[in-house]
Amino acid sequence: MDMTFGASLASSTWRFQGDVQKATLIGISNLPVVTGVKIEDAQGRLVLALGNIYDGDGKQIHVDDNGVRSPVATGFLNAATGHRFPILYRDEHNLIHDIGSWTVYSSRHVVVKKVAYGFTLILINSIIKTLVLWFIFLYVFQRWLGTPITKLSSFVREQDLNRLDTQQSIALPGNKQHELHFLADAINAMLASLRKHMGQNRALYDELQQEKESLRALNKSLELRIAERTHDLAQANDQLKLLSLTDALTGIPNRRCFDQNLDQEWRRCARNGTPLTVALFDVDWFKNYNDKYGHIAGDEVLRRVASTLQQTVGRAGDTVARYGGEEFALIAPDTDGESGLGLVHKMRNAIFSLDMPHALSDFGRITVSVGVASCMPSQHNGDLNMLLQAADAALYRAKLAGRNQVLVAE
Ligand SMILES: Nc1nc2c(ncn2[C@@H]2O[C@H](COP(=O)(O)OP(=O)(O)OP(=O)(O)O)[C@@H](O)[C@H]2O)c(=O)[nH]1
Repeated sequence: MDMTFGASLASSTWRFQGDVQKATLIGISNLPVVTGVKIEDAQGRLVLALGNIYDGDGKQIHVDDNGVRSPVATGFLNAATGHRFPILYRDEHNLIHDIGSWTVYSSRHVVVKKVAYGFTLILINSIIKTLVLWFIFLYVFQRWLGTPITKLSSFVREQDLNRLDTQQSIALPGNKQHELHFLADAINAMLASLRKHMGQNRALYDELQQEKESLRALNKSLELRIAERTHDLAQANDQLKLLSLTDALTGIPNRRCFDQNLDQEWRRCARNGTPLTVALFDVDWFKNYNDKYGHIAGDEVLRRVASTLQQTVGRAGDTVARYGGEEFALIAPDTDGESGLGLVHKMRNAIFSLDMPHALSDFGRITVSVGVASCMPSQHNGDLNMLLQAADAALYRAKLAGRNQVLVAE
């Protein structure tokens, strides 16, 4: 500033050219950073001023174009800071005269504005550079990475694991030196390996399906065989059960069946409050018969006696069983003594009517002696042996009384 304006100010001051001084001050104050300027003589008295300056008392004042002074409110930002230059005039004898000084002022406000302006310029500059770099980067990224990656990802997405046999592969444009080319090669290799293994898996799956079918067929035939065996077993079981409850010689229920039925009927009659009748039949002089006619003939007699007794009983619930040896028994549930006696008489008569010759019998034919016993099971507290013993005792008495007769228990 001193180099620009110093000479002009020195010359105009030396020559008392007030107009030049003022024009020079206006020129200085028009500079953007300048807020005020003043000229003082060699004794420090204010000669001329413009803008915001400090007067001789150190107070900040404003001097307008007409030289009118007014106070200025001071603050941190608009406090003026000045730089003082001496006014040195060199005359024609080359002597230097110190004829005063001039001071130029600026303020923090101007500095801040300047700095802010500078920062703004730097910021805009940086933004523009960044955007340009960003667009360049985006272009390069898109050209070299974005497009190939998109191509790779859509290729991978399009792959259908169930249709890998279409032999598709991916090829990226370029000289095949890029890492993405290696990735494409790796994807192609992976697909080839998947195709191979899928083919093997499919063959394995078909094989398994066939195995499954044959196992299913085998299972079915096994199930059929098991069902047949189960049916056969059930039949055999029924047969065994029947055999275990049937007398082998006569084909009627055996002693075990008799015991089971008697127990069952006893409890049922006890529950229902109905009477129960049992009778024991014994073939008369059967030892003699065997001795005379032989055991085979004896067996035949037993078979005929058994079937005759069974055919004579009236109800389906009645049981005729072989009690043992040449003894037979009757269980007649829901039957009182009188009815039971009538039934037993009928049975004895039926045997008598068979008229099977027995030379060693008093009656000349096969006869039976019978003991009958009846009771109300509900009144006998489960003691069915008592009923059998009573029938047996009656049978014994019938034998003693001459055989071929029916006696009722006492
Ligand atoms: N043929 C044949 N005889 C049998 C069978 N079971 C028992 N007996 C015979 O039946 C006979 C029964 O004889 P006993 O108990 O003395 O009685 P009984 O000769 O009929 O004389 P009473 O009963 O007093 O009239 C025996 O000789 C037995 O061997 C059989 O299954 N078949």
